[in-house]
Amino acid sequence: MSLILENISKKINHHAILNNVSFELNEGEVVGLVGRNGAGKTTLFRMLSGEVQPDFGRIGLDDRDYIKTTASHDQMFYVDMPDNWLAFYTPKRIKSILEVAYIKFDSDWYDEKLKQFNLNNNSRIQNYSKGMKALFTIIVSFASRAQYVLLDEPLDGLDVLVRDQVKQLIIDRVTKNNTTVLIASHNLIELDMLVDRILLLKDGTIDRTFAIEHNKNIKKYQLAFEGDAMPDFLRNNGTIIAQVGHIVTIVFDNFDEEIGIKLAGSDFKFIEELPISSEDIFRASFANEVSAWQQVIGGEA
Ligand SMILES: Nc1ncnc2c1ncn2[C@@H]1O[C@H](COP(=O)(O)OP(=O)(O)OP(=O)(O)O)[C@@H](O)[C@H]1O
Repeated sequence: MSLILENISKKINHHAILNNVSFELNEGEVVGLVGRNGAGKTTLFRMLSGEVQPDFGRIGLDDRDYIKTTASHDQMFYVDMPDNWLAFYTPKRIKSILEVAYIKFDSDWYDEKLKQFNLNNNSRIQNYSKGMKALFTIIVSFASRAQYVLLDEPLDGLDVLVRDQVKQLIIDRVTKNNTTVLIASHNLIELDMLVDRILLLKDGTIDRTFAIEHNKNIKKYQLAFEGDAMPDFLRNNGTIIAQVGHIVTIVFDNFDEEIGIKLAGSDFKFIEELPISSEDIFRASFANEVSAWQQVIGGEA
């Protein structure tokens, strides 16, 4: 089964938030959704969960229209914590409600995980700490046994040890149940360890889809330049990640032979290729903003 978004557009208060968003999620995939603050990630999740209607476009589960086919709505699980109604109930009560709403709700697994993570079954979720709420959200999401689980910043607020357990739990559920997981996060380093690919939301649309190993034309270097001034071609072709004196760390978004030849020239004392991460690709995707910000900082110095 595939979840297909076609040309989804949404305006809020006359502002275009999403504009022709299209992508597809396949069974058993873990996909990251990244974008700057206010890019529209949560709005997209609310739309997928049926809380918000798109102005245009189609959301399909294979060839069925997901928005119109309410019988399919237990195929998707999204909790918009802490605003969600679940916050007013105890885990015990939530179980009794969701057992009706989600026909495959796995009560045994839910009880087992609540116990494993020491979450109080008789306390309202609103009285949980931030980390406990995050943990509960993940447990209830996978207990639903929905095919599609949407997680908004799932690791936010969790301590390192719990984060490791949660990552393991996500991988375990995907492996055992073939669940499809869409994760919105600003933590690209942790996303890299979890996802098969990442969707970048920029200017209201999916600007690029990337998987680290498939980005052969994006390269990161550390290099030291000769002379007093940094060669112009670096700034013109790449995103400067860091500079200390003559030593520069740079990401080239569209690395080609011409750049390779220039780097091999006499302008540089040494050059070393570094492994690329999603954070580098994210920065390179917002090269103009990064450059403007660096000029402001440079001007203030
Ligand atoms: N109910 C609302 N009323 C008015 N504007 C809204 C509403 N919901 C969202 N927006 C606007 O839509 C845009 C996208 O917001 P959204 O919360 O989807 O972004 P996001 O990518 O999840 O951001 P963040 O990474 O900061 O959580 C923002 O400009 C926000 O102000």
